[in-house]
Amino acid sequence: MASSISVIITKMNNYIGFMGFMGIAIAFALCFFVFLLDFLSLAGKKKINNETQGEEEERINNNNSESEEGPISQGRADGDPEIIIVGAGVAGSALACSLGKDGRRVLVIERDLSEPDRIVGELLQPGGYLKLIELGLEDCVEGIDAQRVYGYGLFKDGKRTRLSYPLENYRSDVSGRSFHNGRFIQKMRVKAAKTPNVRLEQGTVISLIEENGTVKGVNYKTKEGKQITTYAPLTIVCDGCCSNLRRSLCNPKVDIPSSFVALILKNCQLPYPNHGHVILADPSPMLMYPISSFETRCLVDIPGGQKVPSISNGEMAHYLKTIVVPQLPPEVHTAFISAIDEGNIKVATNRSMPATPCSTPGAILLGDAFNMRHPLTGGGMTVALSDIVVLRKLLKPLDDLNDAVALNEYLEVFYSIRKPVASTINTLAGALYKVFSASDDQARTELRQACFDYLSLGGVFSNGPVALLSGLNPKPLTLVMHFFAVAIYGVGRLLLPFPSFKRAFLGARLITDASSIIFPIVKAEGIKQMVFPVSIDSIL
Ligand SMILES: Cc1cc2nc3c(=O)[nH]c(=O)nc-3n(C[C@H](O)[C@H](O)[C@H](O)COP(=O)(O)OP(=O)(O)OC[C@H]3O[C@@H](n4cnc5c(N)ncnc54)[C@H](O)[C@@H]3O)c2cc1C
Repeated sequence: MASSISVIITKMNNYIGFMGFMGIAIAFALCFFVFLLDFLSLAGKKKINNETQGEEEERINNNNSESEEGPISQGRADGDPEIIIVGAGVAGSALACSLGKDGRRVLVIERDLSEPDRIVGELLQPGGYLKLIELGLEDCVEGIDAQRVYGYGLFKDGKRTRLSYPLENYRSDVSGRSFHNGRFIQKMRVKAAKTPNVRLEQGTVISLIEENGTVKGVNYKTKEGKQITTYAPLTIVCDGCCSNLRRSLCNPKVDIPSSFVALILKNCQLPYPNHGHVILADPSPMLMYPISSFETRCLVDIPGGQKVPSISNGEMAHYLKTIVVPQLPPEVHTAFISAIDEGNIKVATNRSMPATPCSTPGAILLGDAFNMRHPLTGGGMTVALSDIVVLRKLLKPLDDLNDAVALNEYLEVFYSIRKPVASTINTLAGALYKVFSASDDQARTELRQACFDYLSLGGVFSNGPVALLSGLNPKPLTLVMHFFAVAIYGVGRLLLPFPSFKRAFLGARLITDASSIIFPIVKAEGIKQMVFPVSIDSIL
C-alpha cells in the first residue's frame, strides 16, 4: 500500500515538475512571440523615423526663427476665438501652441500664469518626447536644466538591476527628460503666447455656457475680478486633476489609490545616474529621479488605506527616518536625511480615472481632466501629449467648427484612436502599482518577485515591458502577453526544481491573482478598442 502511494506521489511530482518545465517553456515561447512582434514593429518604426527626419528638421529650422525669450504676454488673436482652452498646464499650453500654429484663433484662460511649483509631471517618457517633437515643442525642454533619462534602476531586497529604454532605433536626442514641472510649463506658455492667433489670459473659468445641450463658451473671472462671458464653437477643458468643470461634461469615476510624499535631495549621486529609480519597498514603491543637474526628486508612496503621517507634529519625519531610509539604496541615505531635516516635505494625492467620452457638443475634455492613472510610471504627460497629437490631426482638415453636433459626432473617433497609447500606459501604471506593492498574500509576493526576476533577465524580457512603459511601443496586447509571461514564469519558478502540491496550488493562485489585477483594468480601458485599434490613417 505504502509503496503504491509513494509511486503515485513520485508520478505526480514528475508530472508537476514537467508542468513547471512547461511553464517556463511557455513563458519563453510567449516572450519569443512578443519579441518577434516587437522586432517587426520596431523595424517598421525605424523606417518611419528615417523618412520623417528630414521633414522634422525642416520644421525645426522654421520654428527656430521664432524667439522664445520674454515674459508671458497676451498673444495676437484678432477676432472671436474659434477655440477656448481652459487651463494652461501641460495639456492646455501644448495644445494652444499646436492649434495656434495650425492657424486656429485660440483663447487660453489660465487661473495663475506664475511659474507653478508642484511635484507632478517631472519625468517625461521618451514616447512623450517623441510627441513633443511631433508637435514642434521639443525646444521647451531646452534651457531649463532638464536631465536626460535613459532608463530605470530597479531595487528589491538589496538586489538591483538596470533596465534601459530601447532607444537604438531613434534619433540621438530621443530619451526621457526630467525637469522642474513649472519650468517646462512656463516654456510652453511663453511659446503659446508668442504664437500668432493665440491669446493667453489670466482668469478663472467659473462655468461653461450651455444652451440647448450644447456648450457655447465660458464664464470667467479676470485677475482684476471682472466677470466675462466669451463664446467659441469649441471649448477644450484642460483644468487638470481636480477639474471643477468635468462634472458638467461626463460622469467622472475618480479613485484615490495612494499619496506621494515628496522631497528634493540635493547633490546626491544616484546609483544609476540619468535613470529613474524604482524601489520595491514595503508597503509600496518609492521613486527617485533627477530634476536638475543637482536635485533629485524622491517620491514615497503611502497606500490609500494607510494614514498619511502628519508633517506638522513630526510624525512624517519619524516615519521617513525609521521606515523609509532603511529601504533606500545606501548611496542616498545622507542626502535623504538632510532633505528631511531641511523640512521641505510635500504630499500629493494620486488619482486615477478612466476616460469617459464627452457627449456634450461644443466641448471636449483633455489631460488629467479627462483621464488619469497612477503616477508610478510617469505616463500622464505622455498620454496628454499623445492625445493632443491625435486631436490636432483630426481638427486640422476642418475649416469650420460651427456645427457643434456634427463636430461632436466626428470627434467620437478620437476616443478610439487614442486608445493604444493611453490604454497601454494606463493599464501598466495600474497593474505595476499593484504588483510592486508589498502584500501579505503569498501569491502576490511570488508575483512581485517573479516580476523583478523576469525584468532582471534583460534582453526581450526587459526591453519589451520598458518599451511599453515609456510610450515607445503602445500595444495593449503586447502588455497583456508580457504580464502573463511574468505570471507563467512565476509558476515555473515555483514548480522547479522540486515541485509539490502546495507550490502547484500557489502557482494556480498566482495566475488567478495576475488575472484579477489585469482584467478589471483592461475592461475599464475598453476591450474592443484595445483588441481592434483604430488608426488615424484609416480615418483621414
Ligand atoms: C504626484 C504626481 C506625480 C506625477 N509625475 C508625473 C511624471 O513624472 N510624469 C508624467 O508624465 N506625469 C506625471 N504625473 C501626471 C501629470 O502631472 C499630469 O498627467 C499632467 O500634469 C496633466 O496635465 P494637465 O494639463 O491636464 O493638468 P495640469 O498640468 O495640472 O494643468 C491644469 C491647469 O489648469 C489650470 N486651471 C485649473 N482650474 C482652472 C480654471 N477653473 N480656470 C482656469 N484655469 C484653471 C491650473 O492652474 C493648471 O495650470 C504625476 C501626477 C502626480 C499626481
